[in-house]
Amino acid sequence: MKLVLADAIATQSLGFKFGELLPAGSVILLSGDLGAGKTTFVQGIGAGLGINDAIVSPTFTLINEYTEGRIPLYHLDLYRLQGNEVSELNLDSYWEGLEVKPGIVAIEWAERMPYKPDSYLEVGLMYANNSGNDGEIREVEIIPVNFIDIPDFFNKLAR
Ligand SMILES: Nc1ncnc2c1ncn2[C@@H]1O[C@H](COP(=O)(O)OP(=O)(O)OP(=O)(O)O)[C@@H](O)[C@H]1O
Ligand SMILES: [Mg+2]
Repeated sequence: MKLVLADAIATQSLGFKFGELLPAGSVILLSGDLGAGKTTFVQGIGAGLGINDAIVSPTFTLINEYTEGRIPLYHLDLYRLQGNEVSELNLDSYWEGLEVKPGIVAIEWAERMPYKPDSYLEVGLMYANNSGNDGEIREVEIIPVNFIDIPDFFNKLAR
């Protein structure tokens, strides 16, 4: 599914619905150019989960964990890593929820992942054609990969 996101608020509102609707164990793989809005989207997820802490980019910390919402949010950013370094992170422990409490796992720069979970939602953010890299308009493409069926999920996103 593809949507137009007119401004940062629209991107956050879409993320908010993910935070409201997704069950623990959901993995969201975010891709898109620098500044396309990945962190902005995750801020919306945090709000939708009822997290009051500020969601800040984990570019240097690799992972930020937020546990005060409906379910935990694990926010990762792989920008600074190479494929082999990503392998060493044992990301599976997050989506399997064996060593951590199951929650939503949101991964920026998922392009860097040498392996993927069995099931995930791919969220690709793009600068809209003609708007240039300083315009506000973005496009998002959401692709479910073996993703569990959530009744009406895509209809609710489009509203
Ligand atoms: N439609 C939009 N959606 C999201 N962000 C927008 C939009 N329009 C403008 N912006 C602005 O663009 C910037 C997006 O930054 P953000 O940190 O979310 O991007 P990012 O994809 O996480 O970047 P990075 O690759 O550095 O992690 C913010 O300053 C935000 O306010
Ligand atoms: Mg970011």
